[in-house]
Amino acid sequence: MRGRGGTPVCFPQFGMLGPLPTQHGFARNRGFSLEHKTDSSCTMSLTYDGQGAAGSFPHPFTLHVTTSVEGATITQELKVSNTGSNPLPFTAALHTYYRVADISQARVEGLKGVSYRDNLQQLKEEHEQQDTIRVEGEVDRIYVNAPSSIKLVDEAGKRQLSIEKNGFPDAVLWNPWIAKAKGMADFGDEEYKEMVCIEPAMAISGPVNLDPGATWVAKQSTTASQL
Ligand SMILES: O=P(O)(O)OC[C@H]1O[C@@H](O)[C@H](O)[C@@H](O)[C@@H]1O
Repeated sequence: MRGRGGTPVCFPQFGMLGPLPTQHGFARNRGFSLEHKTDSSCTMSLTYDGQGAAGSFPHPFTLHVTTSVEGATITQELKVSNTGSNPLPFTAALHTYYRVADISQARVEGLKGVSYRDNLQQLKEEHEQQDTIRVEGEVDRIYVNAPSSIKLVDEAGKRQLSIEKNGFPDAVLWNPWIAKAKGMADFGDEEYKEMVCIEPAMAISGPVNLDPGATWVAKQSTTASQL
């Protein structure tokens, strides 16, 4: 990916689900500070004072994002602290990009029977009918109250990723496909063939209204195995 990849943190807003005019909030465009690191983990933090360029969001907070690796499992935890004196309203996501060898030979499993909001149809409610989801065109869905386990099988890459989410009720499935890929300056025209985003989220199920002084924690663990 030219400029996309990894796990941008969508906060204090997922998509346009909140008061901000900016898609996915502003945390992903800010510099985080290194708080702590070990050989297998690191914690980055972002402190927002409720003012500045994002002054339309007058709610101070601190985020801690901890990433740790153990064997074939990577765990990413988002901790939100309300450092202000009023409730902190937010939606959020870990906007995780997964590389696959060939999207036409990849499948997503674990979402059958789950309701989703289709972002390509003004958030219309649909129900997932498929055991196995193949990405064969643009897809932009928010699965509401999705199960904690989702699987991404990369047949051509001969590997499988087992995603376990905890504390994030929703899960987003996104691939921009041909036209949107061409329209994104930081994404190669052909790169849609080699990626999919599966994003644990507090989206439709939100917002959270976090009490002053309180913290909220959610995480995902992704384990890779060979097929
Ligand atoms: O281009 P952005 O702001 O990084 O967003 C990418 C995509 O992110 C997904 O989470 C959204 O559901 C999509 O609607 C959006 O297009």
